[in-house]
Amino acid sequence: MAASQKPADATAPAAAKPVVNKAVTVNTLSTLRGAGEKITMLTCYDASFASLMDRCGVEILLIGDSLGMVCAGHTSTLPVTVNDIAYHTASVARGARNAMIVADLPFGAYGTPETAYANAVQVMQAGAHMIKIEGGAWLADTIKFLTERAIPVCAHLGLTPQSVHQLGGYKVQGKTTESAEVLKADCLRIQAAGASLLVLEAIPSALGKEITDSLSIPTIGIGAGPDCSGQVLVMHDLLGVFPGRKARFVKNFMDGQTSIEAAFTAYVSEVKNGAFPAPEHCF
Ligand SMILES: Nc1nc(=O)c2c([nH]1)NC[C@@H]1CN(c3ccc(C(=O)N[C@@H](CCC(=O)O)C(=O)O)cc3)CN21
Ligand SMILES: CC(C)C(=O)C(=O)O
Ligand SMILES: [Mg+2]
Repeated sequence: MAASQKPADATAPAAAKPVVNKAVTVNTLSTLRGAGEKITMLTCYDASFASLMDRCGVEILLIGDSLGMVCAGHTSTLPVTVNDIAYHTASVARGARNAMIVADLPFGAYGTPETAYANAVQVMQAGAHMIKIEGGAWLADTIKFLTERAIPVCAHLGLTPQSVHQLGGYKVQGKTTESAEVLKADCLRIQAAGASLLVLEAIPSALGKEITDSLSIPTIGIGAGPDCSGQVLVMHDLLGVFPGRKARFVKNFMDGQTSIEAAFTAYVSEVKNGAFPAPEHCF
């Protein structure tokens, strides 16, 4: 039994047949990408939802800094601290069985390789298997520093919400030839630096495909088109409980379902069979 696996929960609903039946690792993700099977990722912030998502076959649980908005009610992700992420990561880790656990390093937590390392160690010790950081070429040294020290890295490019005040809002990125070229170069750079995974947010679908085709590591899209290696959504958006304005890439999977478990299962099957994202969710 792999180190991250736990004994079965005797109180778990019997109906939920696990899709993933062993611990998801970086190797699993490469295998899925290689086989052309779409990777499923959802944000998750507590043990109960972690257990349910895991039983529904979600391969990656992301402790997103979006928790500052959906859990804490802030208007951006900037107030989130490393302690907040570590607390929620520990909760998710206690609930998950097979899923890979990825945690965001929040705003201000990775300005230098050394601070990134200290903060990444804290969230890895809380139970993460990989950390995620927002940025491209400027992070190359940090990604190399972390991966040399046994910390797998997911990069996040396109719309990077921690840069909201620099971007001037939550806007689609890579729409001009020039910005698309910079983004493509950033993606190659973070892969060369050692990133294992890449989240692409709010970019044109054609660019999402071009980037995915140019890389060997899996890409996970959120508003980045259907041709990424996988998809991610914020769980509150999937369940239709986030009160804010809905981004174009959001789909309420509770529509037509009578349980949260059924909504997670519908998300997994629609990502796997390519029904989600549909053109109306894409840029
Ligand atoms: N509930 C929730 N869902 C998220 O996806 C999310 C968060 N919170 N918090 C952190 C960031 C913020 N995100 C956002 C927020 C809004 C848009 C949005 O409304 N985008 C416009 C694009 C407009 C344009 O440039 O054309 C859209 O219409 O989708 C996108 C990403 C993604 N993340
Ligand atoms: C939207 C996802 C990718 C994220 O970074 C978050 O939830 O914080
Ligand atoms: Mg985030």
